[in-house]
Amino acid sequence: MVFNLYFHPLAKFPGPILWRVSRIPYAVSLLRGNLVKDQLEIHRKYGEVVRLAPNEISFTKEEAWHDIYTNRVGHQNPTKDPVWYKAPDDMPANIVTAIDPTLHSRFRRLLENSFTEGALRSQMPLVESYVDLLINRLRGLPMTPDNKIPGVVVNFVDWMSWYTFDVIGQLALGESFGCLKDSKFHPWVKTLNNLLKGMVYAASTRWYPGMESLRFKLLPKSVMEMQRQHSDCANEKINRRLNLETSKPDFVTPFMEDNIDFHEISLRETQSNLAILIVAGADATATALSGTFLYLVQNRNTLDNLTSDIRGSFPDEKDISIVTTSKLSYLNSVIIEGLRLTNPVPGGLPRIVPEGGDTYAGVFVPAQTSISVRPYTMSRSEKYFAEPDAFIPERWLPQDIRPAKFDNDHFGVSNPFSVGHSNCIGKSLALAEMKIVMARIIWAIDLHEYGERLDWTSLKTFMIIRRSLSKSGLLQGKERVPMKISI
Ligand code: HEM
Repeated sequence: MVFNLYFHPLAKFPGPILWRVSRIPYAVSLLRGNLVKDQLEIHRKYGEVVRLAPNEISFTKEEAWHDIYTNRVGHQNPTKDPVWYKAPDDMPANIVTAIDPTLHSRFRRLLENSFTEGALRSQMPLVESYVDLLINRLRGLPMTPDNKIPGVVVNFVDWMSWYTFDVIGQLALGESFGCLKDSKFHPWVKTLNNLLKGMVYAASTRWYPGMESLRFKLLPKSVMEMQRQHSDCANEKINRRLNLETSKPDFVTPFMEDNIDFHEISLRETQSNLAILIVAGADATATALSGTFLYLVQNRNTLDNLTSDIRGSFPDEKDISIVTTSKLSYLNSVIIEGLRLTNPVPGGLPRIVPEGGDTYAGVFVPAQTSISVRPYTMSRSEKYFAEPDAFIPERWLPQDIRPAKFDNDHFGVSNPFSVGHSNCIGKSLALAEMKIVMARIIWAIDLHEYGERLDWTSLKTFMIIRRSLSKSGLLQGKERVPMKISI
């Protein structure tokens, strides 16, 4: 402890004493789901570069995005922190968990074929078909008795998850999970939520040598069995898709074009990479959609403006498509503002400083230190955004129509898809999925907040945000379907 406080190479960095001497306060905060809020408080108190654990430095300086995550001439890139990036034990590495840069580029180069503009164009009809299904299912729901407005009560977050999991399931595995059709979660999707939480527990044991193997010994057999069934189910679906001799417009066709007979990436690596696309893609998009809808119903004027813009732009529902919604600048601003406040990956993307140490945002950091920027803290900082906690899409409008008070906002600080060589490969797809589903829902359905008001910032955050969302409401009107939401 004395060493960590006074003689450690990071001793000069400020931070709370207990966090500087031991990893325990950090781990406890993480396991309680409070880490992003604690990071925010610590940065507010100790400044823009703080020590959050004996070997971890946290940045909220804008330049740190560039310095940590992009290629810099004359610098070695920091690598992903192995505490956080580790494939489940029965799986080989994939694009997300690969720490070795050569392996990562090999996966990324092949997967990029599935996310080109052309690939996205060919995937659009499939995405749109699930939006049709979603709207039809919502419209067909039986009315729930209600004292004030007739309508239907639904859990809106479930519906957003069913939509994104069905879409990504179809694209990555060749078949949807049937969530929208059956109005319920497929067991695979349910298990995934438990596994994600399990990954946080697993990460927290890696800070202590010996703890990880102890964890395996202590883990109930039922949990191990659940993990095995989860991988088996994904692999079975992937194998079925790989055996189909079709050129379906999904992720698999372009990916396999350069990987005939698995000469670039083995079958097991292919399975691992396709399965991670579901984990990486579906939950994040559902979180961003749920959060943005929540802010919309809690900001009536914004929702009304967006509704008249969408309904005014499309007299006929059939004209709403991924291509036509890409031109709606107000919808675009709503989505970017939603992502700023409900960023599904809010806690940071840890990297390890290479041999010899390096300078990030003007600060020298010794080798082997874990470093990150903190998206949640930065997005809610008055230094970077006027009224940082308020949902105001107008701040993202072009300068000539943007209210002057947002002229000094630092727009480059909000990077929900990260930046650089490991940024989100599915960014364009995620934005397309969000635009089309939001436009179609808002065109067809009147949305209202329902039940007790929920504060998004009160949700627990593990690696991802935990949306333990209670009942929500959908109320059916005469021509349109008014929706009440309680998340
Ligand atoms: C709103 C939705 C989404 C958000 C906010 C988001 C955010 C992110 C972020 C922050 C990263 C960087 C992770 C890191 O460095 O550890 C990332 C990486 C990644 N995302 Fe997304 N994502 C979204 C949707 C998607 C979708 C739809 C897909 C694909 C189906 C996807 C696939 C990936 C993959 C494969 C990576 C790893 C890229 C690499 O390491 O080269 N994401 N995403």
